[in-house]
Parts: sequence; C-alpha cells; structure tokens
Amino acid sequence: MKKVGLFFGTFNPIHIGHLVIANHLVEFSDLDEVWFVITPQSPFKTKQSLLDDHHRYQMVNEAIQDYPKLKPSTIEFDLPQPNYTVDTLVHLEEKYGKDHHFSLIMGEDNLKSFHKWKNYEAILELHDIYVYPRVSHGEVEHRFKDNPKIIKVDAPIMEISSTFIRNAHHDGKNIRPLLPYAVWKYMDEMNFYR
Ligand SMILES: Nc1ncnc2c1ncn2[C@@H]1O[C@H](COP(=O)(O)OP(=O)(O)OP(=O)(O)O)[C@@H](O)[C@H]1O
Ligand SMILES: O=C(O)c1ccc[n+]([C@@H]2O[C@H](COP(=O)([O-])O)[C@@H](O)[C@H]2O)c1
Repeated sequence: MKKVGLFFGTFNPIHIGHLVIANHLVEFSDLDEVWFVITPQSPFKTKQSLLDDHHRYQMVNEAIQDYPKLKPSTIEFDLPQPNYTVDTLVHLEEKYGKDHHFSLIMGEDNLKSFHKWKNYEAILELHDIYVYPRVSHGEVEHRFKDNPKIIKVDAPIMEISSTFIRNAHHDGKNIRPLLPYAVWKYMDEMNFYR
C-alpha cells in the first residue's frame, strides 16, 4: 500500500513555497509520495487571471522533474466545477484505492476554514490530514484540535503566494528566486501574467 499525500491547489503558478512543503512531507513524514492535484476551479476563488489548466499542469511538471516522489494529478480536469475535494477523493479512491492510501496536505490557514468545505466530516472520516504551519489570522475550530486524524507537521514557513508572484511579475519586478528555474522560463517565454 503506497501512502500518498494530496496537495490540492490552483498552482497559478506553482512556486518554491509549494515545493518546499511537498518535499518536506516526502522526506520527513511517513508519506511515500505527494501528488499535486491541479484544481481547475477552487470553490472559494474566482477564475480571474487563472491560466488554462494545461499551462498550470505544465508548470507543475517542470517544477517536479527532478523529484521522483512528487507527481502531478489531472484527476479534476474532467470533473464538474467548482471542484469539491470530497468528490475528487471518491474518484481517486475508485481509480487507485486498491493499492494507494490517500491523505490530505493542508496549511493551518486552510484548516481554519475547513468547516466550510463541502462534506468536511466525510473527508475527515476517511482520510488523515497533514497540517503544516502557516502565518494567518483566526483560530483553528475546537473540533479540529486534538483530533487524531489531524497530524501536525513541522515544515518550514515560506510566506509567498502565487498572487504576489503574478502581481510583481506584472509590475516588471524580478521574481526569479521564487520559482523553480524551469517554471520561471516557461512563464517568461509564454508571456504569462504580463
Ligand atoms: N508559501 C506557501 N507555503 C505553504 N503553503 C502554501 C504557500 N502558498 C500557498 N500554499 C498552499 O498551497 C495550496 C495551493 O496553493 P494555491 O495554488 O492556491 O497557491 P497560492 O499561492 O495561495 O495562490 P493564490 O495566491 O493564487 O491564491 C493551498 O492550500 C495554499 O494554502
Ligand atoms: O471541497 C471544498 O469545499 C473546498 C473548499 C476550498 C478549497 N478546497 C481545495 O483546497 C485547495 C486550496 O484552496 P485555496 O482556496 O487555498 O486555493 C483548492 O484548490 C481546492 O482543491 C476545497
């Protein structure tokens, strides 16, 4: 049984903050692999300045070429939008469940709004959630504290976001250190976020 951590996101674009977390989990937890699940449309986000699924997938691919334990997943590309994680998990279980055990990877910021996710109880009943620290406002709900299915991971904190990268790039700033080189090159050559 392969233990897989699912890292859901829009990855518009993927940046080193994402990569550091994913790599930390495959190296320092019991997870064998981390899959980047590229979400066509996140339930709480607008589609503004969102690149095509294909381009976001391509950038994830570029970012993880040298990391054999990191994989991209396009499972949500053919599912109805917005993409609810609980529904995606059913599809993943159907397709790979026989020999894969799936857990979720989430920042502490997302755990604070996890009670607003569709059928979050069902997610938590069937899956563990690996939570890494993130600078954010608010409190984790009482029901998620001391929950044995919520596993705290001591990963480094890297406070950068895709929004920051898109805006800075648009303003002509140099953001190269925040992206794997191949991602930066792809983004620059394709004239994205200008
Ligand atoms: N610097 C970071 N460190 C750790 N986790 C991050 C970081 N940036 C984003 N994440 C988390 O990674 C997941 C996927 O991120 P997502 O693609 O939505 O990126 P984002 O950088 O927050 O994007 P945007 O700025 O476009 O909203 C989300 O759960 C998000 O909270
Ligand atoms: O299933 C839900 O209700 C749900 C609500 C919000 C977010 N998500 C998932 O969490 C991922 C990260 O969310 P966000 O808003 O931080 O980009 C997003 O890509 C979705 O896959 C899922």
